[in-house]
Amino acid sequence: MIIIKNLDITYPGKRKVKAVDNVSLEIKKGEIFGIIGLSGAGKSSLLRAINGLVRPTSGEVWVDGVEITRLSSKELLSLRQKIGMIFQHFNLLDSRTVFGNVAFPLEIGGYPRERIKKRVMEVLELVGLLDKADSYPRELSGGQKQRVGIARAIAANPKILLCDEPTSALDPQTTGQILKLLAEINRKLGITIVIITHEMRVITEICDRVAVMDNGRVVEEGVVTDVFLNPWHPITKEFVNTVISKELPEEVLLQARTKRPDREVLLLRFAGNTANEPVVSRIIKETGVELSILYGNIGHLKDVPYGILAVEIFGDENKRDKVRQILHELSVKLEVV
Ligand SMILES: Nc1ncnc2c1ncn2[C@@H]1O[C@H](COP(=O)(O)OP(=O)(O)OP(=O)(O)O)[C@@H](O)[C@H]1O
Repeated sequence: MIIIKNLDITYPGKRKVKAVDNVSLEIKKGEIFGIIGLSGAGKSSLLRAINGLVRPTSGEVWVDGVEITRLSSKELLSLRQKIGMIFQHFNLLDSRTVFGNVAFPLEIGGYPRERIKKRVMEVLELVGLLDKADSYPRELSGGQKQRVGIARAIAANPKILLCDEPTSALDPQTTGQILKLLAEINRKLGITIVIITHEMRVITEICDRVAVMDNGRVVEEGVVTDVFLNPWHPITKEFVNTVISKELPEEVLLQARTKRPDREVLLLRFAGNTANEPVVSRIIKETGVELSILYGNIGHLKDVPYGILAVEIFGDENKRDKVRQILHELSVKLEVV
């Protein structure tokens, strides 16, 4: 759906800034693709290159089979009908009602009046704001404003929805509701969603794949579970630590440091189906080791369960080798603490 090849974006000026540095990415039809990075990493510039709001210095951007960096301004305007966008600060028109805001892109697109009315009501229902059609933005909460932003962005049936930090101005509870709504829109309408953020929660709750940006470059990319269960770049590790802390509590570390020949402390990392398997009971039954759980942290990456478990096992070398073998068979990642 979106292919980015060797993209460079350098802003001119006394001190030139290379905001995007040789980025190549492929975003598939129907997926939710997250781009995470610290402030200044180049996320906004990259996102805006997808709908031509920022012109790259070099490289290519293909959207639905069209190379957009070669399009004229007029052609770009018509391409933007296929691409909706929502913003951190909503960017609503204060002088228009909710209805008027959502109708705006349809009016520009030259839709007939009756069709506009029908479509606006449809999308307002989808985002749960039918009763606010006649309200003004100043009368709405942040979450409601973002719902209007979403309704406006999808009104013209775009194939792609670009989201620029859509939850950064919202409280945690409202963030959850907006993320659910975005996931629902992706599922029901099949719209491809690209979302930039500095919040890990956005990635873990709704994204299928993720790219991590640092200093203009994509430093790590892949399926969310793969990237976040095995991060290798320091920036990715930092982000991951904010939600899946591998930092073990001090008392667990103390216990692990007390050496005994018949005992070791293992840190197990599960993902996907193995998180549902009765790993612990299988180990005890099949190896005869004694096992106690010292620490556990179980959660979800989108719909995939993951877990981290620190366990203490007692048994001779043979039994402990067997434990490793079983864990290997179950694709459970293992570290000796
Ligand atoms: N229009 C511009 N002119 C000059 N420099 C710019 C412009 N837009 C962005 N930059 C610079 O490009 C770099 C990347 O900015 P960008 O906004 O793309 O990053 P970001 O990851 O989205 O950061 P943030 O989350 O803070 O917006 C920064 O150093 C920024 O100062």
